[in-house]
Amino acid sequence: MGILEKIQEIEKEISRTQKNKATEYHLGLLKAKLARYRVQLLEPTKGGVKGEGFDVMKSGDARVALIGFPSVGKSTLLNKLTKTHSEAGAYEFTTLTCIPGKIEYNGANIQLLDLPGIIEGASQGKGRGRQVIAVAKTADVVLMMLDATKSYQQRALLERELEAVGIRLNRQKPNVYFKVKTGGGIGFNSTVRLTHVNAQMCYNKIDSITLEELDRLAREPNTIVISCELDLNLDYLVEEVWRHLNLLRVYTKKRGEYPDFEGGLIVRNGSTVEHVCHSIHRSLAEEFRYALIWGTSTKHNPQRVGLSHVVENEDVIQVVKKK
Ligand SMILES: Nc1nc2c(ncn2[C@@H]2O[C@H](COP(=O)(O)OP(=O)(O)OP(=O)(O)O)[C@@H](O)[C@H]2O)c(=O)[nH]1
Ligand SMILES: [K+]
Ligand SMILES: [Mg+2]
Repeated sequence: MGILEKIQEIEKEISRTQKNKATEYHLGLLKAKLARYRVQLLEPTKGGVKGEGFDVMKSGDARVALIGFPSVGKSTLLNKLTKTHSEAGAYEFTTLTCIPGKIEYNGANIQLLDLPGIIEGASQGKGRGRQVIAVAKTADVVLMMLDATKSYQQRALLERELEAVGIRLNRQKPNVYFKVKTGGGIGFNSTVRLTHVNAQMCYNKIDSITLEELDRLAREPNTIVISCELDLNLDYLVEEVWRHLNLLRVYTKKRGEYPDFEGGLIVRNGSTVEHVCHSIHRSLAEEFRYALIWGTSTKHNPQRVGLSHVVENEDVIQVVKKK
């Protein structure tokens, strides 16, 4: 049995046990055991011992990970934004594993991952740093969470910890170049593959600070201020996450029919017709002859294009297969 399972067993036993004089001693032992396991869990894993409970299947159109020091409100946020429940509590390291939830937004499914709190030195493997960071690196956007009531140094500490492992605040616009097309309009291409994971900063618990402090935090660059408790600014947070994810929606259409504006496919910015084909059906690209596109990515409507054509938001695409 892994540590996580052992912890769950003990927690179950504690909740089953009635609290009274006769069980007091037994409960005390159980709690001590629980504390020992929690500490064990926080120690970096030594050779051979696998990290437990951190393999979460990717699902949906994009993945967002919550990272922050303990008790900043990561789990509370997951509970607010998704239908999943993750235990939240006023004590550190309430969350011991990775818990996925789902946000439905603009027709896309975004997987939101709650993670254990990290500690200083996480980038060197302190606590469960390595496992948490490994998961964060699989995310399309990392939401760096801070507690607005804590000291101002927290931000620099967290940024430094994550920057050391290639998770950086999105300070610039994505690196794209623009070229004016001959027929007017602007085409764009991503010039470099981003090698780092995009992150966004968010201060929680703004219900517990003064207006002056709030004003100061809100003016920090690349920052969103929220309160899970009072439901402040959560809509805006999701909007901003969406913007950072850089997703597009394209619509498919069958010959002689209207486009399916209800459905639509969510693809990444910079996706080609080939990517679109893959998200429709695994083998579609092999049967592909050409595609017709109506939208801003083409000069004429419709225009016949090949697999390498880069689509744009709201394009309508009709795939013509080989006979
Ligand atoms: N005042 C205030 N308290 C909050 C807010 N959001 C969360 N909390 C409280 O902060 C404490 C920690 O919340 P959690 O959601 O467990 O924090 P966490 O970051 O998941 O913590 P760990 O899993 O232990 O790392 C709880 O007591 C919450 O009720 C908020 O917006 N305002
Ligand atoms: K907590
Ligand atoms: Mg938590």
